[in-house]
Amino acid sequence: MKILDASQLAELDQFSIDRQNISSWDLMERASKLAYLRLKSILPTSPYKVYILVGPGNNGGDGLAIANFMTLEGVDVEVILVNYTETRSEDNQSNLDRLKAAKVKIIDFNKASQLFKITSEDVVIDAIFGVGLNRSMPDFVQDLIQYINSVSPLSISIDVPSGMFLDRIPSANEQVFQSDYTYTFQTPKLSLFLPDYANSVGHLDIIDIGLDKEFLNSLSSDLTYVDLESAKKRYRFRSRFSHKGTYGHAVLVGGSQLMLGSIILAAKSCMRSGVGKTSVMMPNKAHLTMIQHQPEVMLIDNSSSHFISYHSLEFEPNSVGIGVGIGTSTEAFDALKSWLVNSKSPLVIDADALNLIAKHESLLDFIPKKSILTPHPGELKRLIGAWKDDFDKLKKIKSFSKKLDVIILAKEAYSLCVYKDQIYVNSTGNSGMATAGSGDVLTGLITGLLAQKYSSMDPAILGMFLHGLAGDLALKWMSEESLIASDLIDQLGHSFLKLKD
Ligand SMILES: NC(=O)C1=CN([C@@H]2O[C@H](COP(=O)(O)OP(=O)(O)OC[C@H]3O[C@@H](n4cnc5c(N)ncnc54)[C@H](O)[C@@H]3O)[C@@H](O)[C@H]2O)[C@@H](O)CC1
Ligand SMILES: [K+]
Repeated sequence: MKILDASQLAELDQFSIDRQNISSWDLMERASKLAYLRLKSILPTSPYKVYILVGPGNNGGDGLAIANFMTLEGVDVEVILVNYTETRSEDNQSNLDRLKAAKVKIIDFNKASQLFKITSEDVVIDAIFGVGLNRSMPDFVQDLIQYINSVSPLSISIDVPSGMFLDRIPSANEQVFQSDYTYTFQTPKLSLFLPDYANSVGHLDIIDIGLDKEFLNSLSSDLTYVDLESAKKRYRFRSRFSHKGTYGHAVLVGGSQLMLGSIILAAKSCMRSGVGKTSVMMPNKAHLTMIQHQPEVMLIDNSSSHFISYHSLEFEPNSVGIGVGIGTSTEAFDALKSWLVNSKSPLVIDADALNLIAKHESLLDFIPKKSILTPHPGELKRLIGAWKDDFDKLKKIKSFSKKLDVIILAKEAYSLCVYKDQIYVNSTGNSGMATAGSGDVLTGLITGLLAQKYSSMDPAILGMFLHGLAGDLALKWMSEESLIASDLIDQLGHSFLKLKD
């Protein structure tokens, strides 16, 4: 699904209104009705009061329309008009007139207003600003948002949390509404996925309000949200007449004296990726353990019993995944350098291989073009340097990707797969995946997909999607707390099945 900017969103709204021969009021009514239906499912069962904070634009119009639906169902609603400008949009005004006629309680809130009494038992719907926010909010709106955040009622933002910008991170003294739920319309917005906005979004729902799909797809954007539909498009069905040679031979290089589990996890995951064959090069002393865990794996002799080593292979692997558990010793550095210099296979580079590259910049020159690098935030910082905020981070990732001609998969709550200017944001995954070994599973999976000749960014994009989905599927049987990396491997088969539904 494409991620659009504010002007494209407005264009899409207008095109849909024209194509469907409806009014902007009809579209607002449709969007608000759908948001209201979601809202109903999360409202408290005990009696509650709803405050709806309404700006004068179309986001406020949505809030007023929701107030109407709630009033019709007998909910105790109070509308707070947050008057940051005198000019009210046409649909906002019509909605306001309708509510006034229905005698709904409406109060005006402006610069001179006192903060009112909201309790943590109340429900607050935030429709102050939507995607139209384009400059710093007036102080009295900032104060209002700060006050509500401090009270912490059940909070729902319509389209985006007020105070969120689509193209920048707020400065330290700018407020952003902190929601428990955000109902965003039609297409997700990039800021909703950025860690700098983590406290503001809560549970995210993307509501399809029936805007024109054909036009949406025709808009050009470097940003894509990788949902099930976009993952399915990348998935390749297997042929009945295939054999193991069809699906490639992956080699995993990893492990060191005290870090052998990581390479075992990566190998197990690689085996579940659909790859034809998996060979592992790891310290020799752990060979038996490896085979006991995964007898399908083949072993490559390694000259050191404590560290990884390099020697040329009798075959050309279709992919090599290097780095998990290798440590940052001199032996690991020498071996990594040789692998980078000599390997003719596409590479997946992870973990300590990235740390070694960050520490010894001379290695940068040897990274083969189109390699897939999978750093977690710490490794990323060591590679590209510290960033000011998430937009700055994206800029830095892009320029690193351009400079080295590599694909960066930045592991985050919403992982980002970046190649040059293109950014793919992952939709799957959960906090249970913040657990040791989760990244090793991802490396194994991507190396396996890469060996199957999935082209360009697809192994990284599909890998991150399937990996996150495995984590989500595991939560059907267990809690985030108890999820461990091995559970992800167990769920990979179910993840793949979802691509064939
Ligand atoms: N066009 C449509 O028919 C639809 C629009 N929808 C809603 O419309 C929203 C966008 O509406 P708007 O474009 O009216 O924008 P907003 O309602 O987000 O903002 C209102 C206006 O405030 C002004 N403004 C921006 N920053 C300001 C600041 N710091 N101080 C004072 N004024 C400021 C801008 O002129 C902006 O247009 C979406 O987020 C969504 O909620 C939905 O109802 C779906 C359908
Ligand atoms: K809002």
